[in-house]
Amino acid sequence: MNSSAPVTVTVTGAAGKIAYSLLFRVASGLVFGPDTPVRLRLLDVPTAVAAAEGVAMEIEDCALPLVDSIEITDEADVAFDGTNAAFLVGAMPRGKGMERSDLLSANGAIFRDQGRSINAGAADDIRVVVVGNPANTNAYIAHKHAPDVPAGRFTALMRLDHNRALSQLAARLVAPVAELDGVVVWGNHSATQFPDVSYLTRAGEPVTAGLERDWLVDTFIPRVANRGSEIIAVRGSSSAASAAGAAVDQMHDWVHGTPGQSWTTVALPSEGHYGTVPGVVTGLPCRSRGGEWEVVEGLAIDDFQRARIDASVAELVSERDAVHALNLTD
Ligand SMILES: NC(=O)C1=CN([C@@H]2O[C@H](COP(=O)(O)OP(=O)(O)OC[C@H]3O[C@@H](n4cnc5c(N)ncnc54)[C@H](O)[C@@H]3O)[C@@H](O)[C@H]2O)C=CC1
Ligand SMILES: O=C([O-])CC(=O)C(=O)O
Repeated sequence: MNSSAPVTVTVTGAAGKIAYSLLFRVASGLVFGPDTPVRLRLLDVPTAVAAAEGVAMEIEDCALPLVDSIEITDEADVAFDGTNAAFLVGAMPRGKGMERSDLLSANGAIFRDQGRSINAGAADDIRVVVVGNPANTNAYIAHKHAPDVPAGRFTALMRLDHNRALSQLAARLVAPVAELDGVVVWGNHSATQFPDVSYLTRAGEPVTAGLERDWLVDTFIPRVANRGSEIIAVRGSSSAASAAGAAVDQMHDWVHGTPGQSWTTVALPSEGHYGTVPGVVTGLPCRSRGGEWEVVEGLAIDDFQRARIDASVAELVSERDAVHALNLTD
């Protein structure tokens, strides 16, 4: 028997590839837990509503006990009314040869309008995970249009980068992923991101062998930072199931907490942490406590890290400036 009150969950881009993986995981209880029913709200554009209805029919056909209701709409105000958790996925994906920032002019207005709808109608405990690219700057736009919602309620997805880093490290060190901790991916969900192993531990002990600077600079950092492009080149379209899995991880940990002293990477509106520019939505090391993200404080930063973090934050600043030039914050 379900014991908790239902959670209202909005997924945008409901007819798209990521949502096709995400919705079934949410509906199965992987995010909010095995006792919490979900009221699903599926938002897509009018031309995709029929396809979203087909996805809803498939969710029905799974006879999942936690699905309280499914509502399909093309109106953002309806989709976000009273919502507790929003996955903002709906946006154009990039193709071969594009950078994610090339999507800003096509996708930015979506997040302006959805930020307004969240501000107008979402529940007080709203949690937002922005997936649609450029994710960090789209989260910035949505947050700017939701002045009544605390900034920390808007996050962008960098858990995929974090998971990619963990997976590459596990292979390098021949270690189970579960034994690794202390990774952070600073900056932007873009090729400038800085996957950082400076604080890496294995089974609680600092890792000293196998992470030579040459390997980090020439192989690890570019491999993780360009993994999205690599997937597009090999698969023919951008990551979908892995993106959905990372979005599940991020919302799950936000709701349920991170274990012990472990941390993960979350892109949050900066308050100037670690010398980052206030306001931009940057990847930071975070723990989840009491349903809130807390930035891990006090990590030492050396010159190499400083230069890498600053370069990626500079890109976020230029994206922020482009947002203003496109009048997307008016
Ligand atoms: N942050 C991350 O780690 C990742 C982000 N992405 C991004 O996620 C986004 C979605 O990717 P896919 O699902 O593969 O794309 P897709 O093209 O399969 O689906 C996108 C869906 O969004 C819908 N949509 C467009 N405008 C909308 C609006 N205003 N309101 C609601 N829905 C709208 C489309 O109709 C479509 O159904 C892309 O921008 C992609 O680049 C993809 C992978 C990882
Ligand atoms: O690379 C893309 O365009 C999709 C994405 O964000 C990723 O896979 O990290």
